[in-house]
Amino acid sequence: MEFAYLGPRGTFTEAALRRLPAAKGAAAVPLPSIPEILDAVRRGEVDAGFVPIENSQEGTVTLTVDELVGGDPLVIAGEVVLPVTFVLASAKAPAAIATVASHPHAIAQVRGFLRRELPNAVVHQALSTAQAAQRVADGEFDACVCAPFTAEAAGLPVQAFDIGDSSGAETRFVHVVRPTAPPEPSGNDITSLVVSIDHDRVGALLAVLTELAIRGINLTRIESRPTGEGLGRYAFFLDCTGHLADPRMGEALTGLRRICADVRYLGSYPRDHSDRPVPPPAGLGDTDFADAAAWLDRLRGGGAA
Ligand SMILES: O=C(O)C(=O)C[C@]1(C(=O)O)C=C[C@@H](O)C=C1
Repeated sequence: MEFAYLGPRGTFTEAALRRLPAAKGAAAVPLPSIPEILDAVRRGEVDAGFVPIENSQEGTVTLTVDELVGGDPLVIAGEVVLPVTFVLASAKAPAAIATVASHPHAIAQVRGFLRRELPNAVVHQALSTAQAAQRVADGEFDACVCAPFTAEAAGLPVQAFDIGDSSGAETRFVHVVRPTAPPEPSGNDITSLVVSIDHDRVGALLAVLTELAIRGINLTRIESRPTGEGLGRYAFFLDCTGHLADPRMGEALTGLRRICADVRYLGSYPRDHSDRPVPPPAGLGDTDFADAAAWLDRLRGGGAA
């Protein structure tokens, strides 16, 4: 079993991969970019890919979402949520730092620190925090923003710890495979979807949300991404609580299939979250649906209401 992940060694993605139960005992293959990882999965060169998809401060990792929305179909088979903390790593003291490199999402999470402490430093983008550390060690840049363990592995001294603008930052990573049946329901699952709607229809998005809401399905995330077909043309990436095998999810999916221009199923997988799912409102739980269906059967069979 081979997992491709965002490398080189020492990235947050590698640290998160070590927490993924499905990757236990698997070989981890570092690749330089998210599109290369997902293409390696599509071509069957590796069994699975592992990539960042969202973080609590900067939001969506658009490269990942756009690949899932638009590229050849892939599905998500699992997720890991990793707390992230950042350091400023450099052999130079802060006053002597003229250039800083990091992954754009890491830079975004320490913007306040850089503005305050290194207002004159030129910020450069790298493909990952570990690649930035490597380039600092090679002398290309003065400093990088990375994880404490990345600085240590690259042999770079830490000039400032915990430089993130918000404490409690987290990044979510997903385990991506070629289309296949989902893992068994765990009782706390997410189903990810991409829906395309008729943009000229008033209330089209409301109709999508209604299909979920009337079945007691909670949305944990909604993100709109341009389709590339012109201004105002967007597809919606949805994370919904529940599993493909759940009757209520099945009904919602068939409802969406009826009313949307296109629905892409992106997988059902266990949620990496200690919170229990939000319970459905009164009248919208599994037993409510089963009771109502049994009542209808009784009526149809000539029984009393
Ligand atoms: O550069 C890395 O180490 C990554 O794993 C990428 C990434 C991201 O894409 O958000 C992962 C976690 C942090 O939020 C910063 C960067």
